[in-house]
Amino acid sequence: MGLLGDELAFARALTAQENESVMALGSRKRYPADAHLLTEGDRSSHVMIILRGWVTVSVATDRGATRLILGLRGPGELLGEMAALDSHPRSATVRALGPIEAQVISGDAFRRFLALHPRVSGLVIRQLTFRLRSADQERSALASLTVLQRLAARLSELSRVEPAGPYAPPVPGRSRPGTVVHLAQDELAATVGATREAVAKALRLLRTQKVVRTGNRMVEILDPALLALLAEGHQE
Ligand SMILES: Nc1ncnc2c1ncn2[C@@H]1O[C@@H]2COP(=O)(O)O[C@H]2[C@H]1O
Repeated sequence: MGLLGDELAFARALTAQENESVMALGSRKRYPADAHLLTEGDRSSHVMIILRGWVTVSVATDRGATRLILGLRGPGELLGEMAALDSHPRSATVRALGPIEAQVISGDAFRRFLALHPRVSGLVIRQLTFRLRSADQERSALASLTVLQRLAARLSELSRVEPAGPYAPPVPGRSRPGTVVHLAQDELAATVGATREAVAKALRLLRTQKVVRTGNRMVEILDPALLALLAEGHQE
């Protein structure tokens, strides 16, 4: 299962020439941490390419009482393509995890560009199919894995995110001991589709087994190897 986007983020898959032409369609904007870049239900159709920083993509559930985090998107990734392509209201809210720099392009300009550049349209289709695959995997994980397994898998995944640097891809392979995931318990719960209480219980178990250490809005991974085993359901 995965919250992270395609390892080959949109902008990284463009040729130098395509990249230059796409970027020239819009203008660079900066957003502070916590800013809402896009809001679920809004009627706007611009797209954004993240140049620096990470965002969460989430939807309101339970009549707005809780949120479910659908994805984390980082440098090089394209956002807002769904409303730009189908003219429906925004499917989700995109919130800045830290300061963000993004290239903002009008929906019209983006659609015209795709019509003239079939290879780039192919990249957008590839991104959408990748996301559908991940959504299918998430559904199957929700149906078949325990909260502990889902949390262990999520922490393994998130600990591979390198929040610094422009266009930084997730680090492949297993995280190093001491890597820190900067999310609060309720945010973690929102990424695994479980209650805060269930996640707190699973974290307690991980703490007693010295797999993680927790603090204010952070989980430090002490034993990535055991975390990976727990994610596969080897031990409880
Ligand atoms: N499951 C998901 N994973 C990652 N990003 C998503 C997901 N669902 C929606 N998004 C992004 O969030 C954006 C919200 O606005 P749009 O619907 O225009 O386009 C959406 C996508 O770019």
